[in-house]
Formats: sequence, structure tokens, C-alpha cells
Amino acid sequence: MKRIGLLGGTFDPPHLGHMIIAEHIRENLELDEVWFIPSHLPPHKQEAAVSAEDRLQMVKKATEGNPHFSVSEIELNREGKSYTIDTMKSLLKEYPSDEFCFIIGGDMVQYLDRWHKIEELNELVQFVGVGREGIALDSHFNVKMVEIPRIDISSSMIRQRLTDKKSIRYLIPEGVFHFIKENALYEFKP
Ligand SMILES: Nc1ncnc2c1ncn2[C@@H]1O[C@H](COP(=O)(O)OP(=O)(O)OP(=O)(O)O)[C@@H](O)[C@H]1O
Ligand SMILES: O=C(O)c1ccc[n+]([C@@H]2O[C@H](COP(=O)([O-])O)[C@@H](O)[C@H]2O)c1
Repeated sequence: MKRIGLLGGTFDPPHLGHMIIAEHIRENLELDEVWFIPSHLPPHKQEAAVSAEDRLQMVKKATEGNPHFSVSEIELNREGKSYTIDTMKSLLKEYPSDEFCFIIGGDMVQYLDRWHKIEELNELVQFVGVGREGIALDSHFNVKMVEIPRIDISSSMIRQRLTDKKSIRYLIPEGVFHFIKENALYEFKP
């Protein structure tokens, strides 16, 4: 049996906040692995600014080099909105002897009551909530709160900085920085 943390996200783009929560939750909860799950269509957000294929490549760049991290394409291979309930049902069926938890930022903890079939999902998986600056962590769902170093970076902040022609260096993993630059994503101009 393996203990696996799932970090679902739009990853538009992946940033150091994602990497730090994955690494520290893994350590704190003694998980064997963390699987990053890029969503195909985010359930509650506008469509991502770049393609699912580019987001997948960026998540691969971000996670390479950490033997505990991997990338699951389960949501990219499914049509329609990427509801977590569908993902959890498939994973539990495919890996019946493993134990999963689903990692979410504080902003998501607040929003859980609006998730698709949340009552059912709440019975299927343990949520792990991570503090995020300026967000209160309280929920009546099955959320285990974990305090790890907080980092006030978001994908929208990175996109805004790109729009404003400000530096994004060191806010995102080096490999992701080069991928954005080489492919001129988000209209990146050095
Ligand atoms: N800095 C952070 N601290 C804690 N949790 C975070 C942080 N950044 C992202 N997360 C969490 O990681 C998961 C995936 O996040 P996502 O890919 O949507 O990035 P985001 O930075 O929240 O994006 P955006 O700014 O576009 O909304 C979500 O559960 C989110 O709450
Ligand atoms: O299933 C839902 O209704 C649902 C609603 C909001 C978010 N989620 C999941 O939560 C994760 C983080 O979402 P996001 O939009 O911040 O990238 C991602 O895996 C989403 O699929 C899931």
C-alpha cells in the first residue's frame, strides 16, 4: 500500500507555491508520492490561458528531478469539466490498495461546499488543506489542516506580471521559466 497525495490544479502556470506545498505536505504526512493532476477543463474557472498540452509540459518540467513527484494525465484524457469526484472514482478503482488524500489551498477549502457532488466526494477522500495568505481555514468537510511554510504566489499573479512585463524569474521552477520563454507562452518577451 502506498500513501499518495494528489495535487489537482490548472497549473497555468505551475509556480513555487505548488512545489512547496507538494514537498512539505509529503514530508509532513509521510506520503510516498505526490501526483500532480493538471485539469482538462477547470470546473469553476475560466478556461486556462494556454493549452492543456502546454500546461502538461510545464507540470512535467516542474516535477522532473523529484523522485517522489509524478504527473497524472487522468483528467487530460477525459472530456468535459474535470470534476474531482470522477477522478477519485477512477483512481480508487484503478488503485484499490493505495491510500489517497487530495491537497487543496485555503482558497479551495472555502469553496468546497460548491464542488460537484461534494457530500459523496467527502466520503471518498481525505482533503488536506494548506494555509494561504489572507485566507481563513475552516470547513465542515473532511479537511485535515496542515501548516507549512506559506508562500504568497499564485498563477494569476505570474500571468499578471507577464502582462506587465515584470520578472517572473525565481517565482516559478527554472525549467518552467525556460519553457515559457522558448515557447513564448503568455506572450512572454524577455
Ligand atoms: N501559494 C499557494 N499556497 C497554497 N496553496 C496554493 C498556492 N498556490 C496554489 N495553491 C493551491 O494549489 C491548487 C492548484 O492551484 P492552481 O493551479 O489553480 O493555482 P492558483 O495559483 O490558485 O491559480 P490562479 O491564481 O490562476 O487561481 C489549488 O488547490 C490551490 O488552492
Ligand atoms: O469537482 C469540483 O467541483 C471542483 C471544483 C473546484 C476545483 N476542483 C479541483 O480542485 C483543484 C484545484 O482547482 P483550481 O481550479 O484552483 O485549479 C483541481 O484539481 C480542480 O479540478 C474541483
